[in-house]
Amino acid sequence: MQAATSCDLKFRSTTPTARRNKRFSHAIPKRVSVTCGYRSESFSFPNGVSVNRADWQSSCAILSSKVASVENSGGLADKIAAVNGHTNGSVNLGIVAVESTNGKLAPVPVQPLTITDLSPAPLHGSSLRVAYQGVPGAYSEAAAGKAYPNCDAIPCDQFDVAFQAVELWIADRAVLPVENSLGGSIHRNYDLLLRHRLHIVGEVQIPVHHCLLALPGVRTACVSRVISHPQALAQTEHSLDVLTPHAAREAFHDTAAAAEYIAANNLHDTAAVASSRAAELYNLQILADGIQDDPGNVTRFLMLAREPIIPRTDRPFKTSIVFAAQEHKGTSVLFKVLSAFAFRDISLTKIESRPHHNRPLRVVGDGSFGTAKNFEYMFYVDFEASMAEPRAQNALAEVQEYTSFLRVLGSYPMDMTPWSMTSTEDA
Ligand SMILES: O=C(O)C(=O)C[C@]1(C(=O)O)C=C[C@@H](O)C=C1
Repeated sequence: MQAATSCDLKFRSTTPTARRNKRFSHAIPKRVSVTCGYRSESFSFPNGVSVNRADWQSSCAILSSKVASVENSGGLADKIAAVNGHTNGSVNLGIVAVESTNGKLAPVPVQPLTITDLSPAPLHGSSLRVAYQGVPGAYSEAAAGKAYPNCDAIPCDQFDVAFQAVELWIADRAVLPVENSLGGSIHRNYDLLLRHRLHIVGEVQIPVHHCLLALPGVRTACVSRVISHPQALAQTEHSLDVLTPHAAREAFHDTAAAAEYIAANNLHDTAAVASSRAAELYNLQILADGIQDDPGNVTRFLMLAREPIIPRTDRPFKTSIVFAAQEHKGTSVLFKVLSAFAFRDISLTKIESRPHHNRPLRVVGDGSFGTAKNFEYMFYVDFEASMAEPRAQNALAEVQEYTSFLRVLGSYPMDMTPWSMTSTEDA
């Protein structure tokens, strides 16, 4: 087996776009090893994933057609280049194709990646490909644009798919939400951080400015159902009590998908909580603007990559770790770990606990009163120091003494952009 850095692949033409692009030239990232001459039927990846050649080829076709529709949509992209109510020239908004119906141009949403699309694909061109969960108009797309200006934002239908897109080299980075100032932690992504091997290389915070959207002509009083991402519903709970007190609330994959669903199904009794950019993309009217319960509603996103960045000391850095206490040591370990940081004057910015999936229960007691069943946890801690600083290294050396498991998820620059409650662009 020999490592290759570039090759030409012919692939099955499954779509008109793919047929147009019959020959597909791409660079294969160095760490991917490919059997030369294409005699072998499978490809191996650093994580041990072996991929059948037919799968690779058909997935190239699927992804190529997605990318081609992205590339063809420049005109409309200019018109819709507003994120969360503000013009945003930094996101590559080539994410909505344009179809002509009766001489009129109408936006056709590009399908997000699904788990079945996940086979290795090459890097395209020079712009960074950034996976996010949701469809165009989601806040996560705005976060991807803030984190990586001029990136190609790749919509994924689930968080897990975004992780895998990076692991399989379909995307170069993922940008995923981890916490919101009103709704709290997005637990799923904490669990996925542990399950996958990606590194945190940065963070971005996005002011989230929600609108209530409906089909043109629909009045707020006629809305009997409000759909959105559970976090968005939680962030607008009190506003919705006032605006639509009798409407049922239903969870949706993401805010923009809820808006898209209303438009696609011509639902006159349903409204969505989503961004003003989603209103523009899916031709909905804004019934109410700024309906987040706190005007300073902010969501924090992590930037994830296959490789860690080198920690520095010339600007404020944050480090994220996850650990499990040594068995039978109980919660006193948490106190000891926190003191390791306190003694070194290192501030913690976040602590989160999740079930210890390998060891969820600890049975204690000598039997005289029965047995107590205590839950075991994984603790996630963010602290304000760079791993390049001796005090951080010493703190972690001490933490290691009390823990059965310790992983540094990443040491990365803090988002220090000036505070602005209303503008995604200025944030
Ligand atoms: O649904 C979206 O638009 C998302 O980007 C997801 C998400 C989240 O998961 O918290 C991101 C930001 C807002 O807090 C609401 C929803």
